[in-house]
Amino acid sequence: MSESPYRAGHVAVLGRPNVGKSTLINALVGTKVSIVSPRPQTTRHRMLGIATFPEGQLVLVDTPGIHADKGKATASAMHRMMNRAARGALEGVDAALLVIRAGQWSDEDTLAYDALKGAGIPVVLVVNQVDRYPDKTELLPFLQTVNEGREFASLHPVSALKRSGLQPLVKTVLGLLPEQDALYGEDEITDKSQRFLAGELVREQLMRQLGAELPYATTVEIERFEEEMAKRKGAPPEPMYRIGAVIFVERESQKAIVIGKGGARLREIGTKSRQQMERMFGCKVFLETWVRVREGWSDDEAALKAFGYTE
Ligand SMILES: Nc1nc2c(ncn2[C@@H]2O[C@H](COP(=O)(O)OP(=O)(O)OP(=O)(O)O)[C@@H](O)[C@H]2O)c(=O)[nH]1
Repeated sequence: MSESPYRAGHVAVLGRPNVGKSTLINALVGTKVSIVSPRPQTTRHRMLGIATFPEGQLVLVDTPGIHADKGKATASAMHRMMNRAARGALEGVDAALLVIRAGQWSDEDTLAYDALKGAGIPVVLVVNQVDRYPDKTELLPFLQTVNEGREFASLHPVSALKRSGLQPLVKTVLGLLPEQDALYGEDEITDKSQRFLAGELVREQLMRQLGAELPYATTVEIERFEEEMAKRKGAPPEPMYRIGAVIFVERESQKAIVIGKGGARLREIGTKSRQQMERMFGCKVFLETWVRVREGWSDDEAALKAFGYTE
């Protein structure tokens, strides 16, 4: 029997908030996005994680701007940038995972599907959270409806949380990728990406804790990222990271939302972010967070570039 060739490529992960994309990515990558190299200068995509298997490698990427962003002023620099980024974001993407929650299909999913098909990208539909249906036959009518009139490369009911149905999904996606060597080394992680990841972890906590309340134009900048040796009495010095994160919002009112009553929310965001950083970096982290107002920054392309929203 001949061995199947190694395959590797970029796989976009799309889906509405809360459908379980992060859970799916973590399940595919294995450990919590521990193998990430954002390389912002060489790729148009924000890298979400790299899942490496004996048969191939999935480089999971984000496609900002492909998601429908409802009710926002289209004229702002943010949107011009996002739309340009959207076109760019699909370049070089070999396949896409459109993640939905079982039983829910929305207009935004239709938009995402249309954009992907328009760009000629094979779309794998990931129907997540099927563990919510003890009787799987109840799902059949829903699967038939979403499949009607659409051409998915494949349709996979999975539970990212319970890690079920993932093996066949990986097999399908690998089959859609070009035959080539791995694009990234398995343990590729640089200082630069650690700094980037620190910002992403704070952003993730903002999303989690604020949800729909999260001000649209929020960004996180890591102002400080230093390694030092922490000394404790009677113990050998241990490496630790001293990290300073600034959360930028557009208005004072938004600042109040992020900080919360008596600073409770910001403290919670800080604690959870620090715990995640310690897990990811494998050392103690001393994290300081600030919230600053930067009015109208979304209309200032130069500022956007400074924050890394470049193409
Ligand atoms: N029951 C069940 N819950 C799930 C599953 N996958 C994710 N969840 C839960 O759904 C919630 C949202 O999951 P996330 O992975 O954060 O979703 P997301 O799509 O990344 O969300 P955004 O970051 O807001 O886009 C969490 O509470 C998860 O634990 C699943 O397969 N089954």
